[in-house]
Amino acid sequence: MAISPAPLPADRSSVAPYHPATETAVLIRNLRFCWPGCLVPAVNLRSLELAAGEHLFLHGESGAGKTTLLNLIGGLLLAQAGELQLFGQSLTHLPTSTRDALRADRLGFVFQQFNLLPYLSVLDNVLLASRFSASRHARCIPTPRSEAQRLLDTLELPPSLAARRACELSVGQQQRVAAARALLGRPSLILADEPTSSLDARNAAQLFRLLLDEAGRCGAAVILVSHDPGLAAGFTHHLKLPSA
Ligand SMILES: Nc1ncnc2c1ncn2[C@@H]1O[C@H](COP(=O)(O)OP(=O)(O)OP(=O)(O)O)[C@@H](O)[C@H]1O
Repeated sequence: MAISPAPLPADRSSVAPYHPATETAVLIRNLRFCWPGCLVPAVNLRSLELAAGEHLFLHGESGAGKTTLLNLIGGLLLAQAGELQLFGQSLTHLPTSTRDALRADRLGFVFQQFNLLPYLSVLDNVLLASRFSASRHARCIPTPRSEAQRLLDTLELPPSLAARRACELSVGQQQRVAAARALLGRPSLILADEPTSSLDARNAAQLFRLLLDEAGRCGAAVILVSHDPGLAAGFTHHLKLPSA
């Protein structure tokens, strides 16, 4: 991670090839986002640079803009000013369809509210990540189903739960399913918004370790939001957003 200015590559209009060892995963310059009707920006970030495979702990008080920043980085929101690049591509200038394709191919999200489809099975929820992206599907070796099962196993979800509907799981179990879905198909960037908030300290530390181990295994960069200072020690990079 660096905060020194760097020259910006030219915009491209399609998803670029994947060069995991050399890429800058996230590059931000003077990013500013205001919610409609608000005069005070929810995000006002001068500079951030995260290289491929680096892990960033993002913290700050409630309302500091952590979730908003993750949604900007994930291309779910667009900033009014500044530059935000993912893997050398300027999100601001990409057509919506290309932005959506980039997100499906290369990003794994663990949302604060999990965003599981309640009436789909656990396994089908995890497989969703491979259904919207051919390259993500192809990176599941040998098959998406076996890879989904491996991830659920790694995240210590009992195999007997794979066929259950997501809405029949405990909140902590749903959190593990959301993590497995984010990791399926070797994403190059994982955005995790308080992924362990519903767990007790022991289970939080365990899920957190498994998530980072697995991200390391596929070389993914990680940005994790948490209020838990005990988790920060596992990260080499830290960013505290100031209160608005
Ligand atoms: N959908 C929205 N519409 C308008 N304002 C919003 C919306 N979502 C968030 N905000 C505002 O943006 C600011 C930042 O919110 P955000 O959720 O990003 O903070 P946070 O740091 O993630 O907080 P927390 O730690 O409580 O989850 C807050 O002032 C919040 O009220």
